[in-house]
Amino acid sequence: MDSRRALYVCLYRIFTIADVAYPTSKHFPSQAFFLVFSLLGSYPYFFFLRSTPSSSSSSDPSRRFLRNASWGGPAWEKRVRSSARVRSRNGITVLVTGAAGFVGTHVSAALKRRGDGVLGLDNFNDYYEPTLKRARQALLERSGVFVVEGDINDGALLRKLFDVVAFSHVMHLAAQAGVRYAMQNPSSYVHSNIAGLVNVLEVCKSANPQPSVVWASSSSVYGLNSKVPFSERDRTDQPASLYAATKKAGEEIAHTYNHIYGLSITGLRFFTVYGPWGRPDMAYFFFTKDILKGKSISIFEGPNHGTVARDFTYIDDIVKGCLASLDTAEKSTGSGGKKKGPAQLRVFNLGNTSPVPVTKLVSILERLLKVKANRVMLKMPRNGDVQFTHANITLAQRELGYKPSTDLQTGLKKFVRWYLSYYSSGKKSSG
Ligand SMILES: O=C(O)[C@H]1O[C@H](OP(=O)(O)OP(=O)(O)OC[C@H]2O[C@@H](n3ccc(=O)[nH]c3=O)[C@H](O)[C@@H]2O)[C@H](O)[C@@H](O)[C@H]1O
Repeated sequence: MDSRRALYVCLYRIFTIADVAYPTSKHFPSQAFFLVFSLLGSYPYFFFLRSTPSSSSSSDPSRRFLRNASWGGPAWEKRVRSSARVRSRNGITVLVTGAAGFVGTHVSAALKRRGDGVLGLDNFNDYYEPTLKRARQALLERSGVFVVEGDINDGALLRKLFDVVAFSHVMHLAAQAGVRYAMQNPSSYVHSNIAGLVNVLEVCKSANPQPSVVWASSSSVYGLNSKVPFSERDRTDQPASLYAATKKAGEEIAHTYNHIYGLSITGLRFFTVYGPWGRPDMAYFFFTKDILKGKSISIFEGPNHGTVARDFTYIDDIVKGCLASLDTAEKSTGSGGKKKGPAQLRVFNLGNTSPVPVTKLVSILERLLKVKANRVMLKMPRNGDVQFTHANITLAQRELGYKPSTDLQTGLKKFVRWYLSYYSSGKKSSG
């Protein structure tokens, strides 16, 4: 919103407030004008606050954005409406946050393909190469998904989106990801995974009708839990990283909004998701880049050369789990910001149930790339990593019909094919 529009909106609000505060008062005009002139007196401050673009005014100061986003206006609203229009019988209308992210792009495209209404939201921050996010955005645009540029902390923007479209569902995937980066930039995790989540839930709880919410938690909430495979009933009170702690906090925050406001909420604990259009900060991605460049890669090992392994899960399986979660989500029960009855609250593991050592991941990449890796074995640094993850998916299988079907070899083959074609176009750099 530009500053002039913000001023008009504020003036309108002041008059509305004055109208409510002094509905029958004969002093109303003078009191209202007093309020207006007080406001004008503070205009320089107000201007400073509002003249920053919507995406960065509420953004994390430690994060850079590529360009200043603006939103609003009839043409913008038309694009929003058109993107969110349902094109199939019984289709749903979904706001996907983090739509230019890895999982967000795949989920948005899959929803659009089956005729659901989809609107994306993303702040295009520079945690990893923004050109990749722009390329994903272009992909979505071609399939009819508009990705609004803005931050989940921008309450005015979120409310505006709900004014324009009555979303039946919110797929909340915007987050600060990455386990190890939390030691470098802790505030970005608080900003996105806690403040951002609360903002999204605040807007959802006030919306009429309230949407059902599905959001991305993480396998990292199991932290130091050593009972395998990890079941949703296992303890999650020993996070090993700040990232994990913010995701765990998110699960508790979800409980609160479900309890007080009747929001239907489903949290998905993703297990190391990989695949085409993936995240360059993840090991399988930067190992590929470094192996091709002939650079050495560090492979972590546990105490006494113990194996480090992950339950790597292919993106298409995760997308199926996300769509099944949306389809089985019950309606929220609140209205007017008030709970009317108990609402659904769920948490599911979405993993592959087949942990693979990181050394094996590297061997598969070597075969697919036809290049020998320059391996450096390193004792796992104390950086938030855990040694082992393994999902028990019985619950997701029963409730969502979730059945992962892609093994690591098959999934990495698809990733490598995409990687080589994406970065061989000459225009993109893998950094
Ligand atoms: O399931 C999750 O909830 C999380 O999954 C992902 O975290 P991780 O499982 O840690 O994935 P990733 O970083 O690819 O490391 C993979 C393996 O390589 C090892 N690893 C890593 C770096 C390195 O230099 N060497 C190395 O051996 C490392 O020790 C590990 O064993 C997401 O990033 C995170 O956002 C979250 O969604």
